[in-house]
Amino acid sequence: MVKAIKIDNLKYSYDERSLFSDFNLDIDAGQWVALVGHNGSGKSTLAKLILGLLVAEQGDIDVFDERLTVETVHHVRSKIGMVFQNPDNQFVGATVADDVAFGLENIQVESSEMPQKIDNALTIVGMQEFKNREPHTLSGGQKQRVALASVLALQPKIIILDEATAMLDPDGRATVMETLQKLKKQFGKELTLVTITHDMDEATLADRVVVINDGQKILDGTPAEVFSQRKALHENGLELPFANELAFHLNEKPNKYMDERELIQWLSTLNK
Ligand SMILES: Nc1ncnc2c1ncn2[C@@H]1O[C@H](COP(=O)(O)OP(=O)(O)OP(=O)(O)O)[C@@H](O)[C@H]1O
Repeated sequence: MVKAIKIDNLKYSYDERSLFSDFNLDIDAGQWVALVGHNGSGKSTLAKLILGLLVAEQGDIDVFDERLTVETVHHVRSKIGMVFQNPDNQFVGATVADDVAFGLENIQVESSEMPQKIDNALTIVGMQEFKNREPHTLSGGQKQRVALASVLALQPKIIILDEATAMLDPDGRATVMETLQKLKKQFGKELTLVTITHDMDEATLADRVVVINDGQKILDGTPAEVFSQRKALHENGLELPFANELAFHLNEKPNKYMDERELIQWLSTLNK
């Protein structure tokens, strides 16, 4: 199995404070991995280490069999697209199309090939009809889909989304997650997705969920495996996805008929 990302024996500290020590993680090509953990657990640091924005004190990071070093960092980075949390910090172009063009210009794509590449990328994320719009006139979810298009145009093998839906309203979140599901279908093994998130409902969409805390891997498995570990998740400050939490409580539901009012009252006591 081809490994998109292989992390061996990683060690990293911020000012004497050890965050990762002997951390290992392999991600198969084409896999969608949700990296979850509460605030400060080390998720964004891990993304920065993979991108070579931070340098590990010890250990190896390989991206599609290429070892990350000072010499290879630019080449390794070209295989990875990043989408960040704040949709407003990601635009450089005056229009949506200019924005997608910017990255293509940076990698010296011929200007004659540009319109087709821009249209393709925007079509994949369902934003083609907005190509002449000014980015600030878009909703949060639309902005994040444009950010995804800008990344996709560069044909990365891996896309890392760091809390890319955290600032969006529920509709925006839903459209971004639908877009990711569509990408997964369309690109299959050609695209590896890493979604860094607090949102457990989003994590259920991934192929695999890796829970980290204090730089340690706490749980690692399919969503069904990880979300059956309610106690371990709670101990690490995390909740179950809503549907799993509800199923857990329904199992424990008082074994009696409830009318609608009683049911609503009982539901409102969950998670308290
Ligand atoms: N530049 C830095 N200097 C010192 N400590 C840092 C720095 N950046 C992050 N940290 C600390 O490292 C730990 C991990 O931070 P990181 O941002 O990787 O966590 P995270 O899981 O992504 O958190 P969040 O979900 O809040 O974004 C935190 O305790 C944080 O305070």
